[in-house]
Amino acid sequence: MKPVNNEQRLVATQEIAWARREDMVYRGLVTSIPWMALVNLCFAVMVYFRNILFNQIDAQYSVAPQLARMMDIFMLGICLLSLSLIVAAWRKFRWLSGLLILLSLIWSVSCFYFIVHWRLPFSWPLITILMLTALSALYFYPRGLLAYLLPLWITLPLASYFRNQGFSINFFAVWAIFTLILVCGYFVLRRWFDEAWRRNQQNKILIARLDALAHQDVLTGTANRRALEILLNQASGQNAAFSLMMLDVDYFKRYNDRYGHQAGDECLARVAQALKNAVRSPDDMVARYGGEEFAIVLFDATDNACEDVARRIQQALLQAAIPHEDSSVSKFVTVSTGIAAYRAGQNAQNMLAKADEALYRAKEKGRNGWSR
Ligand SMILES: Nc1nc2c(ncn2[C@@H]2O[C@H](COP(=O)(O)OP(=O)(O)OP(=O)(O)O)[C@@H](O)[C@H]2O)c(=O)[nH]1
Repeated sequence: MKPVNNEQRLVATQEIAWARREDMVYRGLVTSIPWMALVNLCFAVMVYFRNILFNQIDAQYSVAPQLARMMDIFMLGICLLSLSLIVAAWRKFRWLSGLLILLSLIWSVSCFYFIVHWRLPFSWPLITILMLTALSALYFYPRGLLAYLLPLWITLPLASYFRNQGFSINFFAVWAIFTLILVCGYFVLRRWFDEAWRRNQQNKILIARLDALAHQDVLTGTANRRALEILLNQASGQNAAFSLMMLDVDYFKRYNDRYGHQAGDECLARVAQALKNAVRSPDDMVARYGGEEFAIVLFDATDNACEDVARRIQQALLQAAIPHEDSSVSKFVTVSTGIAAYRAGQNAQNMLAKADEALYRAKEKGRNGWSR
């Protein structure tokens, strides 16, 4: 079993910082697509109600009824596509680029008719506003941006060509300037996004460091009591198979009294190292429970396996040979260990109490040993 507290912390980290760049792009799209859809929708509604808003414009420009009907259908299509855009952004932008290109194609054909057949002067600003809107809503999503911009961008010279019955050098100069504005805008805006992403990465590292510090015991480098309790709560909540060992350094008060508090600290760090060496799986947790008390959580370990670990710890400490002249059980520093296996229905507090009772029995038996 994976250490569940780590997973929990990872989720918390992801809420603060995006794990992948796509997650940040997705967040950006969910925020900006509704606005882009609104702009498209508003313009489509304005074109649909053009005769009311612009004083019977179809009659003024002698628009053929079939063309007017086609335009109405196009505008309804744009309204539908605009609403679909919002849904697509929510659904993790599946088929978003497809919708964008479709939307842009309908606008392109419509604007082509506006310019070439109706000769409406405000078609040019309409196209440029649509393109600039797309730029500010999609600059961090190049595929979608290109899907929307390309048809409109090609429509501009095409419409000019058919409108003027030939190439106009003046128009191409304006078109080139507008293209330059778009390209520069894209790179400038994109820089902001990249910068935000870099900051996000730095935040993630910082959060991970702070998180490690908040769950680590400074003196011994093991997990601290808080991390232990989180893990025990999670593991018992999931009915995982695990055992808890509580370890207490024998006669540690005497150690401090004889060698001094500073040496006592060093002793605790060395004991912690011996404990870490004795557990094998990376999923097991060694924690400092408080003072000279440690705890070890072993996953999927039988009672015999726990006793093996206790034995390995005893041997590791014997090898470490930390002198303890005032101990009544050995010349070296030793520990007493209480072992408790998880039974269904128990919680973290029951487990700690059970392991503590077993530790008490180990001490009663004469220390430097273990009990279940
Ligand atoms: N150096 C040092 N000592 C600590 C630390 N935390 C607790 N202690 C000391 O550990 C000692 C624990 O004493 P007791 O609870 O009587 O336990 P003990 O002397 O080990 O006796 P038994 O557990 O019965 O073997 C106290 O003297 C505490 O001051 C620490 O971080 N550093």
